[in-house]
Amino acid sequence: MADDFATPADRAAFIAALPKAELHLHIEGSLEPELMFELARRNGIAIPFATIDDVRAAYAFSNLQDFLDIYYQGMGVLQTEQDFYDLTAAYLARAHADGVRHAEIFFDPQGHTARGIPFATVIGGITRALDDAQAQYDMSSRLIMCFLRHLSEAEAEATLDEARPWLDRIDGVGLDSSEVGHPPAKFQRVFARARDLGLRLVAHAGEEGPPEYVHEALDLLGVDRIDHGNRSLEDEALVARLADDAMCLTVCPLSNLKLCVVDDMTAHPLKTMLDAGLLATVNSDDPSYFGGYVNANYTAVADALDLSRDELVTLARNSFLGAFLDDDAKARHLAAIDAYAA
Ligand SMILES: Nc1ncnc2[nH]cnc12
Ligand SMILES: [Zn+2]
Repeated sequence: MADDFATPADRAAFIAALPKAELHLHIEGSLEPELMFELARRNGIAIPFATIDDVRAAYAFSNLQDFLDIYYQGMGVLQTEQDFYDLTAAYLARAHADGVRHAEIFFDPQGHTARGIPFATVIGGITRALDDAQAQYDMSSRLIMCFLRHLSEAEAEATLDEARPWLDRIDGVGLDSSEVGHPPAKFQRVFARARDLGLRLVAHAGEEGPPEYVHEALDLLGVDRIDHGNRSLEDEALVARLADDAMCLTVCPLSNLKLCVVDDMTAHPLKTMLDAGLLATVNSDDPSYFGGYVNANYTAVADALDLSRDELVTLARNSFLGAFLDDDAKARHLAAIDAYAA
């Protein structure tokens, strides 16, 4: 046990009240089984589970695709603007309780428009909840629209067209879903268009895919952040580049464990990333499916790797340094962390 904490409970308490930002959260991945049942009932939709325990028992994954199959099925209960509001409000309440002061949230519009749900229904419910969290909790947020990489670039282009009336509420675009076989290069043109529209750019890379996909995300898409990025560590020159550029990695420890990206939390690369000078952050990815919100992610990885107080403070500071916030807002949040840690 690091000298800074007498017990794991002391470390968990320090984490709990540490001001932090969450930068990698799929809102559809925060759909708790209880809300899934409630929405299925409300909308008259059949789901292939009899009980909440059945749902949780189904959340045993061998890889990313295992998870994605059940994730796309789960989001089928989301039908109305109120459903998207309730989903987002529930996440924001949990995040607020975890000391999250700023949240950058992914959504997957193609997972909904393909089912006949209008884009306006999806974004209307999400943004209404974001506005309420700003008013109720003083929690700021950014919204990042992801393209599903197993679909074509033409479909991503059509989604960007559909988003045009909402660009005042969308801060960036991302790239998610099945990574291997769908390299960043496939989306070069649509990312260039998004950049021309003034959007920030992120992409999942190096979760299951090779370091070359991280290179492509940087060189061909020009991303501002890398989501996951674990496999960057296989490429020494890439690590040096990411460190030199202070490129933020949005790392998701419980996700990595549940999707078998790591065999055991004690083998998680987060400490190696910090030791290499990388701007690594801790995030929950799909908390309902992976067993915990952001504080559970900090606690699990901190216990497994015996992270010190300074390392935890660095992770929280990195979350604001990597956020799409202006310099004044970053400075205010960093000062709050320093005051807490003093
Ligand atoms: N961890 C993840 N990787 C890729 N796509 C996702 N969509 C939701 N969660 C994801
Ligand atoms: Zn993700």
